[in-house]
Amino acid sequence: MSTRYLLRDVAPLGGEPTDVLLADGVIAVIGEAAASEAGDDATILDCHGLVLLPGLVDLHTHLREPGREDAETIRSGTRAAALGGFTAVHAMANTTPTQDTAGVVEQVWRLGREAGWVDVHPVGAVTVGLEGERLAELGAMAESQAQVRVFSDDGKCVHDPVVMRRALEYVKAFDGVVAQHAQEPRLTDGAQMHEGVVSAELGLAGWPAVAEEAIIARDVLLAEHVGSRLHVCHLSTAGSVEIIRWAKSRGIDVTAEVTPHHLVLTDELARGYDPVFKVNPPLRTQRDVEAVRAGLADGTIDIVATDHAPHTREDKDCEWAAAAFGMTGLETALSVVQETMVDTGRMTWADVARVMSFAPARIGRVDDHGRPIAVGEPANLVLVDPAARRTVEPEQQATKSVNSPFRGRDLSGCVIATFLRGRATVLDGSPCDESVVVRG
Ligand SMILES: NC(=O)N[C@@H](CC(=O)O)C(=O)O
Ligand SMILES: [Zn+2]
Ligand SMILES: [Zn+2]
Repeated sequence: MSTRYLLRDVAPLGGEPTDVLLADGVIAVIGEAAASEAGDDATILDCHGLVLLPGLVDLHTHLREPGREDAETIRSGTRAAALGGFTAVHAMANTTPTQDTAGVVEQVWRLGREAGWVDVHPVGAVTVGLEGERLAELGAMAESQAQVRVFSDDGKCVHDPVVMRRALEYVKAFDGVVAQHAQEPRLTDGAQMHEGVVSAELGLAGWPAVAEEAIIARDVLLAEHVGSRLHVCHLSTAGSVEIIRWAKSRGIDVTAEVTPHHLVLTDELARGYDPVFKVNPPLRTQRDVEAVRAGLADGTIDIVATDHAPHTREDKDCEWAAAAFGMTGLETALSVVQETMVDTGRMTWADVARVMSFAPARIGRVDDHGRPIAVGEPANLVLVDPAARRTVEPEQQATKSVNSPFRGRDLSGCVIATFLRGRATVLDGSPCDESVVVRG
């Protein structure tokens, strides 16, 4: 028997407070009748001051399984996702073995189901082994149980324009999308951080903005030419925002994501040579930060995606040049978006629902997430306390890795509860390990 939850005095999308009853996996009643229809066995949550959002959907998560279970497993990464308010994540393809066959994506999909924390949608590789040469079996992955719709060689760029063109053409058959890691490899050979004043001062090899912008410009034109849809991963420069704005004004079917870290952190942080700030694409300048915030606020950038990239201490606690690229993000993403976009008055909670749930679900063609908060809809939801504050302690997080760039920072906003089809995966800010295990 499934538990019923009565959310009293909750603010859907930050609007007028009301009562919401979750029963049988769906939103059963909204409004005054919720209390009377709850029955005696419902768990009552006093939600005064809390915001109710559709469960967050991450289009870009690295779960590391199979292959690097020392950094993250599907179980640990999805538990972290639930704590961050997510009900669905897209698991990136740069695993070992690569997620480039129906067999591997089905394995990831199945392990996600068994873990039970969020729905795991595997991303399929565009090319075999992410090598950029031969197309992977895109059709077989799309038709597999995992029903892959998002394809990406993330970590590597599909740099050969002919291969990119073929991929864009191919995925049209099953309404898929190519998510490009936009990085011209020849312009970033050996690059360590953003190319600019700071890299020159530190003597670290620079990664010019044009390496990202050149690929985005090429790809929006390719997408227009073949009439396909394109998604741009973790866009990071002011120029990239301009190109996407131009492409959209031309009617090109392109979408773009920004990470929480690119909304707030800059290349100045490299001055301490702490590799926790080493990431791909690199942290840029304050001007770029302003531009991506403006682009997110005006809809040029469609979504926020975490690019949660856990790495072991061995791979991160070394000198800058030897360290791996990437930072964790699932458990801090919503707070960073609140601080940079909501607390600054640039976005409403309804906008947050758009960029972290509705739009990513649509881009990934995930039908049962990113739904409106309405009677009869699946109860994939997150309850947020915007007034709460907490200090980020990576050792206390659910992710197996501690490479959070927000260590020691005081962040606003806390996830109080997460519901996956009406079942609480998080309650009182803590993971519901029993409910997940019982479900098996
Ligand atoms: N973002 C990163 O810095 N690293 C990612 C790969 C990627 O997203 O490019 C990883 O897999 O570690
Ligand atoms: Zn990437
Ligand atoms: Zn990534």
